[in-house]
Formats: sequence, C-alpha cells, structure tokens
Amino acid sequence: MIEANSLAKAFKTRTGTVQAVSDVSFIARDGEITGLLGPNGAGKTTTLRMLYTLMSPDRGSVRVDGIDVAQRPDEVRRHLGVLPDARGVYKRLTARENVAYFGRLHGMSEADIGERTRTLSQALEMDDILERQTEGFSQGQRTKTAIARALVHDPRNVILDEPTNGLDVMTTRAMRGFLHQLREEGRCVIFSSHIMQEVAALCDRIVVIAKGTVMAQGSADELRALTGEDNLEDAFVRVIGSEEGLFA
Ligand SMILES: Nc1ncnc2c1ncn2[C@@H]1O[C@H](COP(=O)(O)OP(=O)(O)OP(=O)(O)O)[C@@H](O)[C@H]1O
Repeated sequence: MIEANSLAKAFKTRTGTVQAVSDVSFIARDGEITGLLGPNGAGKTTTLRMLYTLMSPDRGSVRVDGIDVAQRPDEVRRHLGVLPDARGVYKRLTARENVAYFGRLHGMSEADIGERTRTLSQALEMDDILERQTEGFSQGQRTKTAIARALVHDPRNVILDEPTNGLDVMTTRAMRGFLHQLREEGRCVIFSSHIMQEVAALCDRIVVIAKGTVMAQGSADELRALTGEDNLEDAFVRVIGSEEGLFA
C-alpha cells in the first residue's frame, strides 16, 4: 500500500519558481490498480518521483507498506519496483544481463535471478529478445526490459511512469494484461498516464491531477456520480475544467 499525504514540490528555475505539485493526497491499495491521470505538466512524474524516493517533498509525507519514506528510504526501496520516466537500459548488456544486474544489486542469488527472469520474461512476452544486446531495441522492447529489471526482486508495490507511452496497440494490450496480472497477485500498482481511455480501461481507482493538485478521485463510477455525467469523458472534462490533452 502506498499513501501520499499533502505532497508539495517546487523547482527554482532561472525565470522563477515552478510549483510542480501543490497538494496531492491519495491511498493506493494492494490488489488494485491506481491511475494518476492528468494533462502534460500536471505534476504526475514529480509525484511519482517523491513516492519512489528520488525526490524529497517540500511538504507532506509518503508511506509505503506503512514505512515512512523520509525516515527509512532504503527499506522502502526494497518494497518498490519502479519504471521511471527515463527507461535507461544499459546498451552494452543483453536484456537478461540488465535484469540480472539489478537482481545482484538487490542481493539475490543467481538461482533466484534465473527463476524470476524466466517468470517475468514469459509474462512480458520477451523470450525472443532476452539474449539480445539492448542497443538498437525498439521503445517497446526497452520498456519491457526496464519493467522486468524493476520487478526482479518481486516487490509488493509497483510504480510505472507512463508504461504504455510510445507502444503500439498489440504491445499496449500485452502491457495491460501484465498489469492485471500484477493486480491478481495482490500487488499495489500505480501508473501515470495522460490518456483517459488508458486509465479508464485499467484502473480500479483514478486520481485526477491538474496543476499539481488532485481535482477528484475515485472509481470510474464514483467520478461519474460526482460530476453528474454519464459519460466518463464528460466527467473528466468537468473535473479538469478543460479538454486539455486527456484524449488519445
Ligand atoms: N527538475 C525540474 N526543474 C524545473 N521544473 C520542473 C522540473 N521537473 C518538473 N518541472 C515542472 O513541473 C511541472 C510538472 O512536471 P511533471 O513532469 O511532474 O508533469 P507530468 O504530469 O508528469 O507531465 P507529462 O505528462 O508531460 O510528463 C511542469 O511545469 C514541469 O516543467
């Protein structure tokens, strides 16, 4: 379970201060997929970075499985699998070596790494690319490698920044199936997207963010009821206050 409480984060730039996140609170439960939905620049990536210990918030707190991120970041990292916005796979290594390298960083045995790589490769349908050097991989192949690497240590909580960004229809469908599988396994899954259809198709709970603030949250049905709109698209437009970039 991941809890975000009143998160805020500002960046100083040469031309002034950018308030990337001003007030974000939500709870992402185990066995559920929680989607952060918002237009470009809404503060999704910054929120996720605070959740996975890359950035400390100016205000507010994060707990992962009840552990305070500010107090025990190393322990939190063991509970988290993260697909960051920059996928950054090592080009000189094969997909398998990329995954194994992370497994070793987590202190796993070679036998456990081998077993886990087999499971993930099957689930992500990447058997055909496992022994290839990642140099020249397509975006989808890089994403799969980065996800396998993120999950090698079998974390209970999974955070994915725009996991279907740049993927074709078939790979997107496979990715959806994979996220459902993580949910069936009882994990807490959070992902961000700026595409409403994507979030509506996958999520148990939707957290709508705009201008660094949570505008509404709940299941698709709850959001419809909240806004009085039968159509989810209309509900989102009402919540965000504009049609800005939520539709594919
Ligand atoms: N390191 C940084 N320095 C300065 N400004 C930043 C930094 N990181 C983010 N921002 C700004 O904070 C705001 C929120 O950015 P963020 O990347 O969190 O949004 P997002 O919802 O993930 O957007 P997208 O869908 O485009 O990825 C934007 O205005 C962005 O320019």
